[in-house]
Amino acid sequence: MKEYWNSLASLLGVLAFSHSLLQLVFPPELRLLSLKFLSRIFHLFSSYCYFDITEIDGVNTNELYNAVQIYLSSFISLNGNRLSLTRALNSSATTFGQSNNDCIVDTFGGVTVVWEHVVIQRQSQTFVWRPFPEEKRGFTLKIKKKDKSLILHSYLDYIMEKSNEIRRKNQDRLLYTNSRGGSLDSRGHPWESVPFKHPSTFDTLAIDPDNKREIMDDLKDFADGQSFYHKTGRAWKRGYLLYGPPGTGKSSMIAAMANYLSYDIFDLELTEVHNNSELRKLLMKTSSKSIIVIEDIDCSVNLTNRKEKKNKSNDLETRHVSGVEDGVNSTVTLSGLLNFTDGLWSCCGSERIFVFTTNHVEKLDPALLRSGRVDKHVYMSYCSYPTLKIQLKNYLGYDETDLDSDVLNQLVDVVSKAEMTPADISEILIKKQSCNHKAVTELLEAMKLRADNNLKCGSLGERENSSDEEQEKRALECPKGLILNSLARKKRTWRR
Ligand SMILES: Nc1ncnc2c1ncn2[C@@H]1O[C@H](COP(=O)(O)OP(=O)(O)OP(=O)(O)O)[C@@H](O)[C@H]1O
Ligand SMILES: [Mg+2]
Repeated sequence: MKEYWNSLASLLGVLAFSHSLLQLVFPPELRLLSLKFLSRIFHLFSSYCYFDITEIDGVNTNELYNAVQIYLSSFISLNGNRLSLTRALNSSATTFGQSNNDCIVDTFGGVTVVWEHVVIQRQSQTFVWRPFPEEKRGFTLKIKKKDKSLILHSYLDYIMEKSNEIRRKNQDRLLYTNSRGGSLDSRGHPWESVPFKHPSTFDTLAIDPDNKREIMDDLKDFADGQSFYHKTGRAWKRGYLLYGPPGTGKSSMIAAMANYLSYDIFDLELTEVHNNSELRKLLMKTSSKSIIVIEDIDCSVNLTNRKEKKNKSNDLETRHVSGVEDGVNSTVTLSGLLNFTDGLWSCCGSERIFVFTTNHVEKLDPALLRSGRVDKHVYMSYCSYPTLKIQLKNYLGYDETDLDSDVLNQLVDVVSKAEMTPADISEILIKKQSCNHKAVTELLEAMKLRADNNLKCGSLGERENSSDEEQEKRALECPKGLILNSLARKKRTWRR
């Protein structure tokens, strides 16, 4: 023990002597250089090497930094002594983070590595076109030089994969929107996100059970299809078109799809996108395992202009997608949108589902609907008896056997004539949760009334497609609500 203390004292003496020598011999400006030189020599002979993974790589966010953070947070809660805890707005998950300049040890394939979280204050910024965060954050990975090839080839890939898995399992999924209109946040993201908490699932969705099964199988095949898509040389993506009248569950279906596959949703508001290159940038910033949604696509596409122009020229570039009047700022083109969904750019990233919704499928350009862009067309229809059964079960807990046989027969008879949407039906059932019997009676009455009106005034489809004069004539003969409803539907087909 005595020997040990003696050697330590001599070592400290040597260090103190070297330090004074350094101060004496080298002027201050050379001191820094000589220290750098010594550290180089030290690293040359050291058996360790170091890798810095900074949060922002130039101007872009470094995906590897985010992945390391998620990966470390999965076991840090057990190993770490000092942790930083965060919880995003409306989130139900707590994230554990490494404290500033703290180290954590991990092992991979029998190799030990050390991670250090380095946080330094950024110097005050002179004018920059995009402000950076105030802190400069990064991880430093320390490994033995001999383990370099294993770590660089397998460990980092493993971290990327693991972090995606952890995020899907533990964290809330996210709903992204581009509502900022093209401006970037301080970390270079054009998308804003909130935790996605929509409760719709395929169990709660009232659609034809055979259709539902088919869609669920299709989604499962897609999610499990990596090797198939690779083998056949296809981009790993799938397009869905959900069309049908308002209130038939198109948006609810998207939420159910995301919940079923545990994917994030990118809700693309086309009217906020200024040009094709902005559209491309948005696409590049979407992540894998996500659903990219363009709702009410017929409302984002200026169809009148498009058709007129199409007659004059077949040039896709002249077909404008923006709702802005011809020639003024209308720089997102149909061509841009087509490339977005099935061009070379659509393949950056993988495992993504594009979903378009519309109330008016007949107004969409066939180029947008061809296979490869839209692989599956799903018609969301008015309530039928099988879908009514699902709603009665969900809202009232009723099976067929719980209904009086006479009421059941009347419901079966009237449901398709009534042309009511699942949204209409849920509005009636939601009010009467306390008395199920009353709810069924009221529903039956409403359906009969609607069926009678349809008989007198024509079905909703007929009313919507009739001319304005015909609609006015009907307005004199038919109940006010029905006509207003029909006109409102007509108006919302062109929002801007
Ligand atoms: N098929 C359905 N199954 C279960 N609930 C439904 C269904 N359709 C509609 N609903 C109910 O009606 C509400 C409106 O539905 P949703 O927003 O999904 O309709 P939509 O087809 O997207 O309408 P729009 O065309 O106006 O966007 C939902 O909150 C949901 O409660
Ligand atoms: Mg909708």
